Amino acid sequence: MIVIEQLTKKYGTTIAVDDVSFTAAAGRVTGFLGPNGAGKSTTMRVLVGLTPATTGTATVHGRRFVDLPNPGLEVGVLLDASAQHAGRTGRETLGVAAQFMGLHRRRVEEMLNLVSLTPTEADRRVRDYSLGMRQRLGIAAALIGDPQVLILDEPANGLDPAGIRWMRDLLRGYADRGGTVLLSSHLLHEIEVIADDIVMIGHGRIVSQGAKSKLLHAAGTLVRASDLPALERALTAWGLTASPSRDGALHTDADATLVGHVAHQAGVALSELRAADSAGLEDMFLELTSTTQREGVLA
Ligand SMILES: Nc1ncnc2c1ncn2[C@@H]1O[C@H](COP(=O)(O)OP(=O)(O)OP(=O)(O)O)[C@@H](O)[C@H]1O
Repeated sequence: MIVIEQLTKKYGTTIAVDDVSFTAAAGRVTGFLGPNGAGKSTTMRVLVGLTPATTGTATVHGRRFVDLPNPGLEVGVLLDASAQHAGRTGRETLGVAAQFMGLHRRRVEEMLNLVSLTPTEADRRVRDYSLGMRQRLGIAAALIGDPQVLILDEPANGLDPAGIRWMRDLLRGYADRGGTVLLSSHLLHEIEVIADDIVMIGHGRIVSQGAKSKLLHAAGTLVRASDLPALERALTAWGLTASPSRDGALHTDADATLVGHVAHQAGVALSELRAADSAGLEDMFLELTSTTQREGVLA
């Protein structure tokens, strides 16, 4: 389990991370979602001891990363796939990691198989790897010590659609076996398909967090009708929210049954009625993050 408590990180006058608290639980994939510059990487860097916190704490299984005697056996980390030693081959990279952690050499071959790097690719120097191959190698290095916790910063960067599907299945299986996964992304869709829990961050502050299913539920209902303005008035009169969505439908916080009832009472025929699902989550993401971004710019 990862616990971040009241974490703040300042660089001079820039507040990169502002009083952030959340947990990533065992057996679940926690998606850390936010636009560029929101503070995801900084939070992760503090978590793995690469940057000191200004205030607050970040722990893995109750301990700070720097206090773990052999961290690679407990926490797998992939922060920047391009930071690997360019002059080493993929096999050498994993060999060094295995040696460092006191692991048997066969783990190298197991990991190469796991991430589908062929023998020829494994003997190529990392400088000649594509970004996708570097991500695979980085995931192999993160997993080589068979840790119970994985921390991955934008792991899908550079992966093609098949690679993204592969990584999703890998992380799903890992969490289903009881592992803790914290992964960041600035792409909602990526997080939406893989995460059980979502932590949204904007301008260094948490703007929303919770189980994905709850956040999706909170996304409300989309409805189209013969007379949308009349339905909007009726919903508002019931004390419900109702606002035009980007694609010309009406978005409301009421559930589908209630919308049907209100429409019936108002004599409005419905032509579409469905959970707002990802579109609603996207609206929420854009709205929440743009608000905090704007506040940041004005501050
Ligand atoms: N070493 C540093 N010195 C000064 N400012 C920094 C430093 N590292 C990060 N920042 C600032 O902190 C803020 C958060 O950056 P961070 O890299 O954590 O965001 P992010 O959410 O990971 O973004 P991205 O999706 O672009 O990677 C940004 O305003 C960034 O410019």
